[in-house]
Amino acid sequence: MSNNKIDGKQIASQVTEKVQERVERLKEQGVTPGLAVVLVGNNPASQTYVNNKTKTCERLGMHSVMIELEENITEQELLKHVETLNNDKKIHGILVQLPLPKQIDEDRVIAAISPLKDVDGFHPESVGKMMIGQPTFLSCTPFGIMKLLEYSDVEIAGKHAVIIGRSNIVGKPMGQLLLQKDATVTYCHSKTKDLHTFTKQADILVVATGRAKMIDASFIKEGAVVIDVGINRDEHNKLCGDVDFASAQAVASKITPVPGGVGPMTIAMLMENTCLAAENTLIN
Ligand SMILES: Nc1nc(=O)c2c([nH]1)NC[C@@H]1CN(c3ccc(C(=O)N[C@@H](CCC(=O)O)C(=O)O)cc3)C=[N+]21
Repeated sequence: MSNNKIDGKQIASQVTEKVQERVERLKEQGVTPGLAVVLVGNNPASQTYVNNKTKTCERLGMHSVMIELEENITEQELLKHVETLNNDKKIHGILVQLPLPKQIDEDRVIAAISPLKDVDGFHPESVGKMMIGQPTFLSCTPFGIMKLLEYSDVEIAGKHAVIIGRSNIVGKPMGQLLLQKDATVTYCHSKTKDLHTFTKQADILVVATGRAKMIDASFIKEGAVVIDVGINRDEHNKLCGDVDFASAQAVASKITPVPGGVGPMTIAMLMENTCLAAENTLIN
C-alpha cells in the first residue's frame, strides 16, 4: 500500500479554512479572537511549536500575544501573568506551554487559567465535562485525531481502539473521545505486560509512547488504522514519530506520518478552540 498515508497537513488546512470564516464573522461583530501563549524558559523545541501557533493565528486574522518568561520565574509570578490574561478582554484563549520548570507546580498553573479561556482543555473543569460528554474545550491533540479519523472516513463504532500512553493530555482524553463514539477502548502503557497481545487486536492504534520508532509492523494487525502522536529526533536529528513508519505502512490500512500528521491538527484545533472561546463571549 502506498497511498495509505493520512495527510494531516491537508486536513488541518481544511479545518483552519473553516475557522477563518468564523473569524471573519466574529470580526464583523467587533470581536477579534485572541490567543495568548505563555512560554517559560528557552527550550528550542517549545519555541518552534509556539512560533507555529502564533504564525497560524496571524494567517487566520486572529490576535496573538506571546509572553516569554525567564526559566527561573517563581510560581507566584507566573500565576500573576495568568491572572492578568484571565482579565484581559482582548484575550479569549490562554495556553501555557508545558512542560514547566521544576520549581513550578503545573497542576496549580493549569487550575488558575479561567475555564472560559482554557483552549488547551487541560483545566479539571474542562476534563470533567469532557468525561461526561458535556460541551467544553477538548484537548487539542485528541480532538485533532478525532477530526483526522472523521475526515479519513474511519469507522469508530464497535471498533477496538488501543491506546499506548496514558498521559492526561493525550492518552486519557483520547480513550474517552473514542469511547464516546462507541469504540471498545483498551489503554496500554509502560507497565503493560505483553504489549503485542493488545496492539495486535487493534482496529485503531494510537501511539503516544514517547519512544522513537518503537512500534513496527510486528505490533500491528493487517488493515489497522495507525495514529502516531510521537515527536522525536532520530539518529540523524530528523523529526520522527513513535511508529517506525516504513515498517508499519506495509500492514496498516491508513497511517499518519511525522511530521505532517497529528502535529498540524493539534495547531488547527487550538485555533478552532480559540475561535469558540471568542464566540462564547457573544452568547454569554
Ligand atoms: N500547553 C501545551 N499545549 C500544547 O498543545 C503543547 C504543549 N503545551 N507542549 C508541547 C506540545 C507539543 N505540541 C505540538 C504542536 C504542534 C506540532 C507540529 O506542528 N508539528 C509539525 C512539525 C513541526 C516541526 O517541524 O518541528 C508536524 O508534526 O508536522 C508539534 C507539537 C503541542 N504541545
